[in-house]
Amino acid sequence: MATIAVLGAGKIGEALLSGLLHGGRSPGDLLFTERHPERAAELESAYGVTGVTVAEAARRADLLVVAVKPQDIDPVLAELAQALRPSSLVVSLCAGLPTALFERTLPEGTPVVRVMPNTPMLVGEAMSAVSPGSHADAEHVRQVTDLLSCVGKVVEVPESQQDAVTALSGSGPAYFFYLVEAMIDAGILLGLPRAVAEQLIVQSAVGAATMLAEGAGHPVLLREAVTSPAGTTINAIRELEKHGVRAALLAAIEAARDRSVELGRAHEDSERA
Ligand SMILES: NC(=O)C1=CN([C@@H]2O[C@H](COP(=O)(O)OP(=O)(O)OC[C@H]3O[C@@H](n4cnc5c(N)ncnc54)[C@H](O)[C@@H]3O)[C@@H](O)[C@H]2O)C=CC1
Ligand SMILES: O=C(O)[C@@H]1CCC=N1
Repeated sequence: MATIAVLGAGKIGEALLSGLLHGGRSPGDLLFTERHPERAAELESAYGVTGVTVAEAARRADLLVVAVKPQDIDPVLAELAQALRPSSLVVSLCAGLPTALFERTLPEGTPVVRVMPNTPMLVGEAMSAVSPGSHADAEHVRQVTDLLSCVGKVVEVPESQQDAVTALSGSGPAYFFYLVEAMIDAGILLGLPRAVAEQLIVQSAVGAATMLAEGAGHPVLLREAVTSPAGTTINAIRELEKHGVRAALLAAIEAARDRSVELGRAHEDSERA
């Protein structure tokens, strides 16, 4: 079985480690790197996976998943460039960073696959989009798709769409959590106990998501089915429209896309400086 190293075991790195273990990978096939020793000790005891340096991960792993913040990429790439084996596959989960950045820094010909996952990976329900860099072939994409299929669904998109994907599904869970939080607040406003409001809204979210995932119908039709003539729902919809919620979502997701583009450009600027 191939050895997989997760470089940067924060929120998404830990979700991946945990998901791969749940998906049947053995702890002996996994490595991780973490710059904070207390965090490394915590992960070793929680998952039985070994923490190593980036250089050791580069020497031992067949597939290396980079999961540090985009702003922390430089030292990781510098260490990888020194020790990477010629046959290794590098997978980046970093928002905004193009595969070309990795290809410029890593040994000539290193295959790189860019991925945008999301945190529902923790519960095996990630949505991940994969894009091959210029030295990655269909077999590399297949390897990464197989890996991520253990922790959710996977689509392949051209790299030119990754900033949009980042804004939509990478950040997407945050928008749903934000809505849920606001709807629970509405329950409090209406005088419900918090625990009851939480249960009502979380189960409504689970039910609505299950209907969508099971193909119960187009979202417009599903919403129409809840919206009775002269009923309650249409009053709420009128308020949502009056407050420009649809336009706010379009603008919000566009702003997230712009930030993803900016993260890639900021890196190019710092390379030139
Ligand atoms: N959090 C999310 O929902 C998503 C995050 N991403 C991407 O995943 C990457 C990680 O994000 P998070 O997990 O949220 O960040 P995080 O800050 O929780 O985790 C990053 C981890 O990398 C470690 N690290 C940094 N430099 C290191 C080094 N030189 N050696 C070893 N460890 C090092 C940090 O100590 C930290 O634990 C980012 O590039 C982000 O754009 C992608 C999709 C979703
Ligand atoms: O907010 C961020 O930058 C990361 C990337 C996508 C989700 N979280």
